[in-house]
Amino acid sequence: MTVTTTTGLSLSDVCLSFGDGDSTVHALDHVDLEVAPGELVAIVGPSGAGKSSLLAVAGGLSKPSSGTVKVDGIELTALDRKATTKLRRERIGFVFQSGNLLPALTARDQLLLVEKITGRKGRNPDELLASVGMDHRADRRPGQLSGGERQRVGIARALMAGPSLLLVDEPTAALDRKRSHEVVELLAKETHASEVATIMVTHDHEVLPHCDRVLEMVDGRLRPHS
Ligand SMILES: Nc1ncnc2c1ncn2[C@@H]1O[C@H](COP(=O)(O)OP(=O)(O)OP(=O)(O)O)[C@@H](O)[C@H]1O
Repeated sequence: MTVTTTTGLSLSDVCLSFGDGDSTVHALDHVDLEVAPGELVAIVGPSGAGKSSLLAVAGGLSKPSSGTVKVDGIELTALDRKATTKLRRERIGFVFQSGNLLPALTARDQLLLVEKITGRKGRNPDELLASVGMDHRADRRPGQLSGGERQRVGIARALMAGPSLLLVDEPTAALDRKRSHEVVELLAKETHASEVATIMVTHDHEVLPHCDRVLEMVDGRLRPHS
């Protein structure tokens, strides 16, 4: 295992290609990215630009064609499948568009399930639910929650194991304007308080002022958002 003293997320000269010959798609084209602990970075860009590919590679769900990905200085790209899964469970949190909660579980049980999966004691679920403003809904199932509330529970669940990296895909897609601002404000607050390195992919330009940095992805390349 290659470990350096770097923390947060580091992508160095990362490429991800699909297909070969004339039909090759360069989903990621020599991407360099550093996200520090406690920093919320937004990624915007047109459809097909490579944003989901970036999240997949950063989260160890896809192996890049070349380049290195490090989380907390651990080189993800050098790990085998089992070690990648372990690192993902312990150090990476994911938040998806719809919250991706299990329908049968209460909000509290969604968080407690993380402890069962990782086999490690996580953060206190009730404190975490309180910090996302959901302590009064701890005993409700997803079907009894609003879209914004489900998203809050999804964020709390992603933070349960105390991750170093949080990967967030279109968290406001199903929300109205007010709820969108609230959810991204909450993400910024938790990113800073928990000192987690967060990447949020979004099409929602209204929420960008809540982010510490905004980058634009075009044709698999990252550049500062103008
Ligand atoms: N498994 C795959 N096989 C072949 N091509 C793929 C695959 N996954 C993604 N691509 C291609 O890689 C490019 C980047 O796709 P990606 O899903 O990362 O874009 P995106 O920016 O997330 O798009 P959107 O905003 O529409 O979700 C696209 O051209 C896409 O068609």
